[in-house]
Amino acid sequence: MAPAKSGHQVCSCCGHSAGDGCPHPQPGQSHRCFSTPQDQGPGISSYADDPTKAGTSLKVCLDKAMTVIPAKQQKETPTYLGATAGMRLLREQNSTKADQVLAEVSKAIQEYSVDFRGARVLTGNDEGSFGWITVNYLLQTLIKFSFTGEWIHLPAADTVGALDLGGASTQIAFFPGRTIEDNSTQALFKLYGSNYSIYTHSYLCYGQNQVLKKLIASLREDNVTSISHPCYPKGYQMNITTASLYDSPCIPAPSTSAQNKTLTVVGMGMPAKCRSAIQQLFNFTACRPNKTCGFNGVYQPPERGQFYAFSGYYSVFHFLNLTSGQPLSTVNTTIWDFCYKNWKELQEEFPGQDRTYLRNYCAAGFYILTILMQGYKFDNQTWQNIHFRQQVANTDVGWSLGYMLNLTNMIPAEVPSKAKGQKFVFWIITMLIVGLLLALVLWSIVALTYQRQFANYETIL
Ligand SMILES: Nc1ncnc2c1ncn2[C@@H]1O[C@H](COP(=O)(O)OP(=O)(O)OP(=O)(O)O)[C@@H](O)[C@H]1O
Repeated sequence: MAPAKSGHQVCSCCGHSAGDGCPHPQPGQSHRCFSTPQDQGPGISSYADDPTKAGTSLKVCLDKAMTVIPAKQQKETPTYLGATAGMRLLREQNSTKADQVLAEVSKAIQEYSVDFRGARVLTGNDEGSFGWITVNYLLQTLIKFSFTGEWIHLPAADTVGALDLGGASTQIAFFPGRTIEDNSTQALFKLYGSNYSIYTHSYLCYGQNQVLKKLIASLREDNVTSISHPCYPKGYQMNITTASLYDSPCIPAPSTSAQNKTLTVVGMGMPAKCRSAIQQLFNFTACRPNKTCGFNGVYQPPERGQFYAFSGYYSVFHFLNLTSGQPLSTVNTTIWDFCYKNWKELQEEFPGQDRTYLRNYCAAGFYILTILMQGYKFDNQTWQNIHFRQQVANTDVGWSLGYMLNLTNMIPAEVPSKAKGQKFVFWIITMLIVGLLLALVLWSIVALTYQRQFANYETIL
């Protein structure tokens, strides 16, 4: 990712210059507008069929965003559009279509009275790095304001790692505290005067939606139109066309499936089989000699420190009531028990729940366990270092806030030497306290002297 630029930029939170005491713009100033199709089925490919749809659905969320921004500030509100893995996949598949989608959304934004500063597709490493910046910015683990009115740096080792599970890709980013042996997984940036060397990797096609499709494709047997799905609940059945199953570069179509067919997927509710089918989607053994790896042969230094897991990680674990630091054994049994429930039971127990999510939670739960434990190599002990969160400091965690902070230079590259305003307040308060103490001492002396004189006068009388 591009390093934060140094210099003297205006910091929009308070009107001070960024190098001079405005290092923490108010969190919550970024508004993330989702424009991914929510049906989890065709995903971004439905925009590829008709790019104008992207503009239309963006307008729905922009309308919402405009209700949050005060009318007076709309014109000067910096507005960026960042696209992630869904668009990376579409670009891989058809770059012209991807450009058309970007053009449509840019056109849609320009109809609004905001300061639109461009649309772009983020790289996987950008997505991971911006998530890391967001979470550490919100937790204030980069610098803190000391009692004496100075901004002090916190050790990079105090920063937390970021785990983001999207629909099409998933990211890991953390400060490894050692040399990063593969440059393609390193993000270097300068924040508040400190240099950070962060490990980050984005696994394309390992986002929740793509993995769950990959799972269905892996369960399909040649020339059979029925698929037994061990992760779907017993009693659940659905039809899916081969065209929609193989609509992304993540799931290559077998050479035999030339024409579009309808497949019937039948739920089995078999947790042991489900877990093992999910494990088959990874390669845990490929790794270069003398290197440590995540999965699929991707270099990864050993994970270190605390981690915040958000987006899909949080959504799934929140539904399963597993976001309160439950031990690994509880997590395992909860997912296992959930997978045994049949479709009728599930619908009765969770009547208002979206049916697609409900059907997926068993597979998603095992997927999360597999990627964290066998993929990223967390173990029984380090499991406790993972915090499943949607928000920090009342603000949603994700790449978008970090992206906005970076593009608007709201995190200065140089540390604010002195927070003049705050330091002035600190000295005023100190002087007031000293003054009050002096007054108290003086008053005590005067009172004592008078008391003695009065006592002497009484004795003489
Ligand atoms: N209530 C929920 N229950 C379960 N899963 C959910 C819920 N809400 C969202 N998700 C899933 O969480 C995942 C993350 O969604 P998000 O919008 O962050 O991803 P994205 O922007 O599509 O990611 P990518 O970077 O892969 O493009 C998606 O797979 C989405 O379907």
